[in-house]
Amino acid sequence: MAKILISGGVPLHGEVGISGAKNAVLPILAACLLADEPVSIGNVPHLHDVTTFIELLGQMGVQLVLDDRMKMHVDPRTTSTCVAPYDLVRTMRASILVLGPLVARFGQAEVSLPGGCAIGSRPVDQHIRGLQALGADISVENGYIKAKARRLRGAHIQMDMVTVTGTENIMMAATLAQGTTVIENAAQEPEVVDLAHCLIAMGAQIEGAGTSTMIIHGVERLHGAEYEVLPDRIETGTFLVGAAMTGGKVRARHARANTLDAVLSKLEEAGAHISTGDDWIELDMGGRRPKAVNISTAPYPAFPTDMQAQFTALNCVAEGTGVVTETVFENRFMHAQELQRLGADIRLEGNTAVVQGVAQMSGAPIMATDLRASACLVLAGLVAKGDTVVDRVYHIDRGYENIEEKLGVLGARIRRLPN
Ligand SMILES: CC(=O)N[C@H]1[C@@H](OP(=O)(O)OP(=O)(O)OC[C@H]2O[C@@H](n3ccc(=O)[nH]c3=O)[C@H](O)[C@@H]2O)O[C@H](CO)[C@@H](O)[C@@H]1O
Ligand SMILES: C=C(OP(=O)(O)O)C(=O)O
Repeated sequence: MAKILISGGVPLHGEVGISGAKNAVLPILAACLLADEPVSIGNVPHLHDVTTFIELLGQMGVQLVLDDRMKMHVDPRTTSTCVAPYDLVRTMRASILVLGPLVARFGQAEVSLPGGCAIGSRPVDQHIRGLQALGADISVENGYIKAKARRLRGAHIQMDMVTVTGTENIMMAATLAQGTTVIENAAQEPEVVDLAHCLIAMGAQIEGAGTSTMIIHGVERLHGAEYEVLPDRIETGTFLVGAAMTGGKVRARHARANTLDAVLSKLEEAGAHISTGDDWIELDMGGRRPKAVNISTAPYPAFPTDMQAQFTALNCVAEGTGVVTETVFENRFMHAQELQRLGADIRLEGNTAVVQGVAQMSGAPIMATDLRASACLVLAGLVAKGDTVVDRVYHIDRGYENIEEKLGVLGARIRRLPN
């Protein structure tokens, strides 16, 4: 298994280009199933999850071609099967996103239950309940969600909790339903809005994206479109935290500050000077040690759970004590134990980590357990004295494009060790 070796102690300096958002491109690829013409998607990040999604759609008969400008041309007209098999779904939960489009467009779907994962149990009851409200006949048999419908009908759906992919699945299905669907307690994440904008470009009628009430007027068909994926706010935040932890100065290009309000205000509280433009964000730490910050994760626009691990790492080397509360997933502190191996002072109390900053961590072999945990361990390696080797970095390749190259350009001493 590939590992990443980091020799800590160099402040990050320079410019880094931000890739397209993983959590936007995956639902957008799923949405292509709804169209009866080819869709072209720009700013597609080169990520393992994207490769898996391409493989999944390819198995269904969809034709996908990536051109030399990293534009993905998706032709759904050749779709021949509506099955998402276990061997692909288990490696990437986002595969559940094909459920709504398949049942809406083809009247049937068989999607493996994604099951739990390292960060929590992550049930999909809200997806199923929402699609049932739209008239789909759904059963769970032999580990598969089997859905059937003639034509879906609009419905008033009150979500029990805010769910990102749940909102996306129901929104996509509702675009081709007969009549109007209202989703209450909808997720407001920028990636949900990006998906809505892509669907609108394909001819969907959607109001209220980015608010907690979405209204979708069903249409007869969705057509082809060209769409550019939103920059990744979590990748952006990860590089900015790296600059803050190392006392450096980094400008993230192709980044959207307006998707990162909660994160940027916490970085300012940690002592960073932040400036922003239309498509860039610059963080200057001026060689200072960060101050510890308290954070509590919650759905957008509050502080994102996908940045929790990175801020836990920041608190490990900050001045003072930071209290980190995770309210979205029940098991998202597996990085704590690995950070302790680097000398971090972390006390876990239920869904809270009390982090007392230490003046210096020291390098050690550590193990990544999930995507953002692996990013946080790499960040910790940037400030730990000596060498840190992060094992199981396949997790990081799910969601970060060339992370070691991008950090290398910023001055980090980092390299991938072969298997
Ligand atoms: C591909 C993608 O976009 N992934 C993101 C998405 O995951 P994902 O969409 O899977 O996360 P959700 O927003 O659905 O999960 C939020 C909470 O709701 C619970 N829940 C969800 C659905 C359901 O039917 N029943 C239920 O109980 C989950 O277990 C969790 O506790 O949003 C998460 C929360 O911002 C992010 O961490 C993930 O990066
Ligand atoms: C949890 C994440 O992704 P996924 O929902 O794809 O597991 C993430 O991006 O941090």
